[in-house]
Amino acid sequence: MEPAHAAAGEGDHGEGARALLALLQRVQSGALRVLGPRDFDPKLYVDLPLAPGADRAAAEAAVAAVTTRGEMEAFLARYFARAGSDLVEADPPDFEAEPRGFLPRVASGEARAWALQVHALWKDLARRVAPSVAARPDRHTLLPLPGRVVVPGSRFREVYYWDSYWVVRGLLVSKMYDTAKDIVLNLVYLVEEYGFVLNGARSYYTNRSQPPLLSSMVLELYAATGDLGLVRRAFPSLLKEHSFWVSELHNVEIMDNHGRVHNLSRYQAMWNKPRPESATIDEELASKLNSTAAKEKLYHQIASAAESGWDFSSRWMRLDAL
Ligand SMILES: OC[C@H]1O[C@H](O[C@H]2O[C@H](CO)[C@@H](O)[C@H](O)[C@H]2O)[C@H](O)[C@@H](O)[C@@H]1O
Repeated sequence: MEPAHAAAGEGDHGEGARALLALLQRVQSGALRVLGPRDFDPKLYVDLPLAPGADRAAAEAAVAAVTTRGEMEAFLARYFARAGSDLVEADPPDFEAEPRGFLPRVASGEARAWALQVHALWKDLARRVAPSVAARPDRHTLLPLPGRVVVPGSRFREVYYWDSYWVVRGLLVSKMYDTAKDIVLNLVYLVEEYGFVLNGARSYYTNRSQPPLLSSMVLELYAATGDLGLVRRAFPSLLKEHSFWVSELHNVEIMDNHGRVHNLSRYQAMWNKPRPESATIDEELASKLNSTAAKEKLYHQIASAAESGWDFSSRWMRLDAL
């Protein structure tokens, strides 16, 4: 299944972005073969930007010849920049080391010190997408965004949809209204570009969304600031996003005990292949199945679970299976 927005959302650079992702998935499986499964993170490889001046076609030709750890290290150093280097650190101008009206309300000294540490994380996690991403989208899986971003951190080097809800709530407590507004406007931009908010701001996340919390973010921001201009700006995108979630793709009819039919929305990714950021893991899992149809069904269900945002943790396991 192709993403519904296909060519339209990806604009002129869609072909180049797809070719880069295909190359990075070859690098990913090559790295697993050469480096082995210990501490292997498949997402690292699909996050690599092409190095300045490096030629994608040359990298495609070179990857097949890599057979040793040393060759892999040399190959990566020659053709790719560091994962995450296409985001630049950006101190949020509305950050204050001790925001007014926030800490005095926390009674315990220990809790106050901890709250201050959490507040200080905004400086660590705030970024901007480097201008090179919009200039050459065919060299990055990272997608351009207009405003400042806050990333989850560690291996998650990009904006995520539902994480942004709690980020916005936290920023409002920290009185960082401008940064919170930038985050909401980035998500509005994604709706304008793709018709829905992507799971995350990477080209490999265009096949699914995450729990739809954009309207709640706009509401929280409006309640804190009274910014009606933001509501007006976001409103068409909120309607567009609502249409996406109630469309045939997500709609499911449920009949209650009284025979009344209700229309609900379910998570349903537009994808039946391995998730690129976890392809080696998904392929290993699917290798236990015999038919292409069964594999495609599994891949679709994995991606749909990821759309729910609740992927994959021990909360879904039977206690006696742990
Ligand atoms: O904090 C970011 C997100 O992290 C998890 O999911 C993400 O990573 C998965 C694998 O790397 C990917 O398949 C999924 O689509 C991503 O959203 C977490 O499960 C999410 O809840 C969280 O938003």
